[in-house]
Amino acid sequence: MVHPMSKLPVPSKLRPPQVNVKRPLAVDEGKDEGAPQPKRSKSEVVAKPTVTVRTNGVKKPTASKPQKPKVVSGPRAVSQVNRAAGGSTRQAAAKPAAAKPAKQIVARNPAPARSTARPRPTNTSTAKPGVTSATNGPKKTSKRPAWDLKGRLADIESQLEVRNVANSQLLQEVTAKRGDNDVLEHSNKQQQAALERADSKILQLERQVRDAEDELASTTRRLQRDNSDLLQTNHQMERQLVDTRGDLAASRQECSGLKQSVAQMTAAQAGITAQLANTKLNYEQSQEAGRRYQAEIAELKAVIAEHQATIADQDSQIRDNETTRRKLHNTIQELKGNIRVFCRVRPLLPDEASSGDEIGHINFAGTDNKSIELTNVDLNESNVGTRSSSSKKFDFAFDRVFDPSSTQAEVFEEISQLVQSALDGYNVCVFAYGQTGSGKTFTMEGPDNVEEQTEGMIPRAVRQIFQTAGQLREKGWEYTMEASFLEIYNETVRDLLGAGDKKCEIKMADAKGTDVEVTNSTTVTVTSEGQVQSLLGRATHNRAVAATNCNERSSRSHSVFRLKLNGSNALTGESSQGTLNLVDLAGSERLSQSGSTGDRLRETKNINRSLSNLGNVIMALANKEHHIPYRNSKLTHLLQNSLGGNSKTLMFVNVSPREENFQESICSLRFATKVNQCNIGTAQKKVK
Ligand SMILES: Nc1ncnc2c1ncn2[C@@H]1O[C@H](COP(=O)(O)OP(=O)(O)OP(=O)(O)O)[C@@H](O)[C@H]1O
Repeated sequence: MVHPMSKLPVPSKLRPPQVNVKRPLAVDEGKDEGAPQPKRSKSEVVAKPTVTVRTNGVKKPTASKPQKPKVVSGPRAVSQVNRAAGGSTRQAAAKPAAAKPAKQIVARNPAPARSTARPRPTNTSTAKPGVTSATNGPKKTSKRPAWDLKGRLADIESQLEVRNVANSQLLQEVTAKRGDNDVLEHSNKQQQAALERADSKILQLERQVRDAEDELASTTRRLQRDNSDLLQTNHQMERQLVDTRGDLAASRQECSGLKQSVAQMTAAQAGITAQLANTKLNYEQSQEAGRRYQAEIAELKAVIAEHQATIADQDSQIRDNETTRRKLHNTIQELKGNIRVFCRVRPLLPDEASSGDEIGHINFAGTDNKSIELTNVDLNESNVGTRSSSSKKFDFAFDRVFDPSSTQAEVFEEISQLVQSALDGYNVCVFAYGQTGSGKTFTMEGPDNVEEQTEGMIPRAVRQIFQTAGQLREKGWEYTMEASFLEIYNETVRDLLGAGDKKCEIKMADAKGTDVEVTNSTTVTVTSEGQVQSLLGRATHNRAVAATNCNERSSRSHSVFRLKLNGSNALTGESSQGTLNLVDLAGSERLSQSGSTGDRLRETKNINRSLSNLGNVIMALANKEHHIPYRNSKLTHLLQNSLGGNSKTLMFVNVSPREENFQESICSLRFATKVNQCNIGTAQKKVK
């Protein structure tokens, strides 16, 4: 335990002139403020001060440790008494005593004085008279004998007197000490105030330390974050470095390749430079040649101009030639006759051939393709199916005979001149005449499953008309075409392009009687071959077909496809009006052979009547009779302007190859021969 007095400052009276009290914090002042310091208790802080007493410039540390009480005796005790009394001697003797004030206090303890308080001889010059004796005391003599009671009493009394004096001195000294104590308390208060200020300062410093610690922690965290960021950046940079090194390696490789390419290109450039020089040379030569060509072009232009003038003249000549051609063409047609007859024998059908039929009775005699010879079969029972010397031959001659091997194209080639005449402004009429199943529809239209090679005369004629019209456009000709398709069944006219539900009447189109028209019939302006083919399909569908026992697809009506061709030439001012009639007649059958009864018999009669009247009209025309019986049948009435007069007529007589049809074939060929022998006049072109 710290002695209370040790905390107290030394009284000013006892202190030398300079006393430095080290502040408690002075210990820490030299230390690093940043380093954490253990917090000291106030007692520790207070206990630290070291009181340094400077005496004559010598620094003597004053122990803060409590001093053990020492017994003061002898002259030192006397000097202390004197100092307490404030005598001059005290000042002189005070100096050595001032260094050890504790001894003065301890001196109050009488107990240890027993052994040490033996009076010692003192300086008599400083002792008071009364005291001197006491302090000095009786001289120590030898020990009084036990019996010397008086002497011993005197010694005791003397000692008592000394003690009393000492006690009074001590009392004075206590009084003085109390004054010192007040001073010390004042000093203590100052020290307390200083201590409080120091505490306040400590708190402030502690706050500063905490703030500094907080700032340090914040700074540390920031630095750690910065460090982390730097590490990350460093990693990125390292990766980038790796990538960059890779890129660098690739670039080096590429650079190496480029160098190689540059070397190659340099070599190539040298070649190109040489080529360029060569090209320049060529260019200069070409320029020179170009100048020559320019001159030649100028000359050629002049020649072309001359040629163009020549071509214009030639075009004019061509148009004149076209006009001449038309005249010559139609002159030839006229010379050939305005009615011509072609005979055509169809081949045996597959089922006919398989049943053993042969075409032995027909002979295509001669090499001119104009003759046909039929040999009659000997029907004597003994010679059935054989030919004998009694067999009868029938020879016929026509404008052309087509045997069974003839193709549709070969047949059309012969009639294409007539089609051209229709474009030139003539009325043309092509008939197909023959018994049922002889090949009329095949010749005019083609078979049911028609193909390009088997197309009949109607589709081929239409194609030629559009092709020729296109070619004539270059020569100034423009055509408009109107198509109609009619059927005559049981002497009734029916429109095959319409619904067919209205009654059609044949009338003269004008008072002059140059043309006929059919009421309630459909007329379609056609501009293309495909459009016409479509109309033909529609008509075929609408056409009345009735089965008879003569032919599985027997047509019991006449069909008339009519194409009106109106042409005009703006260059020559010419115009033309022609009509192409393509007629598929109903099958000619003898009533005895047809086996028809009832309605079919009536059909057959009407058919034969109209065909007979056709022959009559042709005969009347040939005989130049005044009256031509056109109106005796619908057929001749409808074809009035296409038969005779300015028209050109072609008749196909179709013949069956079957021997059993021998008689019908002979009838047909005889009818055709009559027609062929007619001269129905000179055809006239209808030109406005
Ligand atoms: N030249 C030919 N080549 C091949 N087959 C033909 C030829 N002529 C006609 N035929 C075929 O003979 C059959 C009868 O011909 P088609 O129908 O043309 O006779 P048709 O005289 O018109 O008969 P109908 O008067 O009854 O209408 C048909 O199957 C037809 O395809």
